[in-house]
Amino acid sequence: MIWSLLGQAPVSLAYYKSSLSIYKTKPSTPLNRFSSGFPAPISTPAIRVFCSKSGRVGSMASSVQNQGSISYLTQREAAEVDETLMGPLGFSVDQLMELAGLSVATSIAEVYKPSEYNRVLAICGPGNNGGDGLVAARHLYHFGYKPFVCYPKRTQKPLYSGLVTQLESLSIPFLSVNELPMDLSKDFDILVDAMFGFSFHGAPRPPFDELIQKLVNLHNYEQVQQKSPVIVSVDIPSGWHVEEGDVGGEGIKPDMLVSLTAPKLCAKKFSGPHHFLGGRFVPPAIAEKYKLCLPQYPGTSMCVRIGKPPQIDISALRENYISPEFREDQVEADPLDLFRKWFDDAMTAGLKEPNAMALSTTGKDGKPSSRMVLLKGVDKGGFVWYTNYESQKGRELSENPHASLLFYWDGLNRQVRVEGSVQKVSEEESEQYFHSRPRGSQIGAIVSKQSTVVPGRHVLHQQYKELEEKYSNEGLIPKPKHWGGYRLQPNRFEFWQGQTSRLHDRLEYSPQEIDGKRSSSPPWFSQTFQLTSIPLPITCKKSKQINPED
Ligand SMILES: NC(=O)C1=CN([C@@H]2O[C@H](COP(=O)(O)OP(=O)(O)OC[C@H]3O[C@@H](n4cnc5c(N)ncnc54)[C@H](OP(=O)(O)O)[C@@H]3O)[C@@H](O)[C@H]2O)[C@@H](O)CC1
Ligand SMILES: Cc1cc2nc3c(=O)[nH]c(=O)nc-3n(C[C@H](O)[C@H](O)[C@H](O)COP(=O)(O)O)c2cc1C
Ligand SMILES: Cc1ncc(COP(=O)(O)O)c(C=O)c1O
Ligand SMILES: [K+]
Repeated sequence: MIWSLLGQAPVSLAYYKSSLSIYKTKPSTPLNRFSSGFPAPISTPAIRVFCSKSGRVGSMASSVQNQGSISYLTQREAAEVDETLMGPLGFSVDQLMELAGLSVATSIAEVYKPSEYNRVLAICGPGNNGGDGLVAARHLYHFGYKPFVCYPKRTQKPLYSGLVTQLESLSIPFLSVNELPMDLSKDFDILVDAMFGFSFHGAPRPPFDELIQKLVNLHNYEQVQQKSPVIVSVDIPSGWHVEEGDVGGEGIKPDMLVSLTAPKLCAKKFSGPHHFLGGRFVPPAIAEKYKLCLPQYPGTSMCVRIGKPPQIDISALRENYISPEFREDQVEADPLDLFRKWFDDAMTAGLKEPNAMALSTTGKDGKPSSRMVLLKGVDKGGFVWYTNYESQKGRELSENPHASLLFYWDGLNRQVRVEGSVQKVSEEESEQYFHSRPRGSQIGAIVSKQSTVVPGRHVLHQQYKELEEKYSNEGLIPKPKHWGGYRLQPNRFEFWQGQTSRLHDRLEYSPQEIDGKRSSSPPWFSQTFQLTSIPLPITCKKSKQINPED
């Protein structure tokens, strides 16, 4: 199929026409554009790199290496950055280690879910790299993993004995080298290599030589091995030369490397699938001084993926949902109460925009279309959202006033479907809501001829600017006639709670039939909804619950 391309402008929902040359120079279908443009998993944001303003010229310029705009440090530079952080910049080693260990744990959690990779062995060395491993083990415990620790050369400093006490208080087992099984593959899902960091030199001495060999023997990610645990190296794959990498080619081949502060030169030789950066504490002064180019961390995350994105086998992407059972006898009589309860759960879980819902409509041609909108109110009258009445959805709703809403609350493994008939809300209600919005959004609603093609972004920006000036005096911005709300009055609900092996819980509410007639008098919510087929007072059915592919 040949596709023509319409770009979507950022400020409003109008479109702009892109030039045909863009299309010609990138002869791709939307599908392969998607897969080449967004190759990383959903949790992985695009990498944005920030650099010190002055570029890479300076005292360290000769040795700070750059690959794909990211700086790599030599061993000496790594130690110097460490000293600067803990000297003039006022950090304590405890602080940095805590943040480093947390970064390691969050990186692991991004890739290896505790439901599949639960048993973690942290092998900790005598220095700060080992300390990072101890901290990571504690955080992993709190994230739902089952950690074990092998810490054969303990350091007697209070920081380390404190970390050990903290782990012991969580009943995390400490295993001596002798207690480790010959074959680590049967007992662990993740092996955290926290033996040596950037101060490693020479050849590994006992007992670490033996421990490193255990990891080498066990695992080679290039060989497809069933049931082999993954190796996560902290900062440096232990045994590798800090700058040259795995010189003899016989060292550890980690699946994941979590570089700390900035990757060291050896990280260039890392060819495993997951390279992360942690240590979100580098102040601009350090970045400037050492001419560091580092990626930005997304949102509030303690880690960011760097390096080449992993090759994804889309067909292998799946989650096994593990949730509390959702039973007929636990539900509310009124589906609206259950919706509110689940909505509160989504809020409490800190999910982003739990009010985002997919709205599906069909016009008279019967062809469905879906898009996200924001729920702006829910009560006995129904579910309310606001939009442009002249948009595609507006046109379709005028032709066919029935729609479906879909909420998906990732993290809670929950989905809610709501179907019903749709009406515009009153002008007064729309007015009231319109004026509660930020002024920028009010102007945006005037500017945006939603779902129409516009000549370019500049047109929208120009109109926006003009209106911004026009309404700069804080006066009322008039609501355009074509903008307002819709209310969907439900006639069907389905609450879905994901469960293991695809045997999900699905409960459906539909209006009760009274004397063989479906009650249709609004408001629906004064009626008893029935969960089809189980007797009074509420009747329930788990629809299609046991179809494994639902
Ligand atoms: N800002 C930062 O940069 C931050 C850094 N952080 C972390 O600190 C790490 C660097 O820590 P570090 O300096 O303590 O060094 P590290 O490599 O853990 O161990 C040194 C120990 O290993 C020993 N040892 C050395 N070679 C050996 C051999 N061949 N065989 C056997 N033993 C050997 C050496 O003994 P020695 O040879 O000196 O007698 C010493 O006891 C860094 O990579 C990162 O993980 C974060 O926590 C916070 C932010
Ligand atoms: C999370 C999210 C929330 C959105 N909320 C709204 C909204 O409340 N109202 C709206 O008109 N468009 C909203 N949009 C934009 C719509 O998805 C859509 O692009 C736009 O309304 C045009 O749709 P149409 O051409 O199918 O009518 C939202 C988009 C996203 C991703
Ligand atoms: C075009 C459009 N209209 C309306 C909304 C809802 O915005 P608000 O929360 O300001 O009403 C959104 C939200 O993304 C939107 O993109
Ligand atoms: K390491």
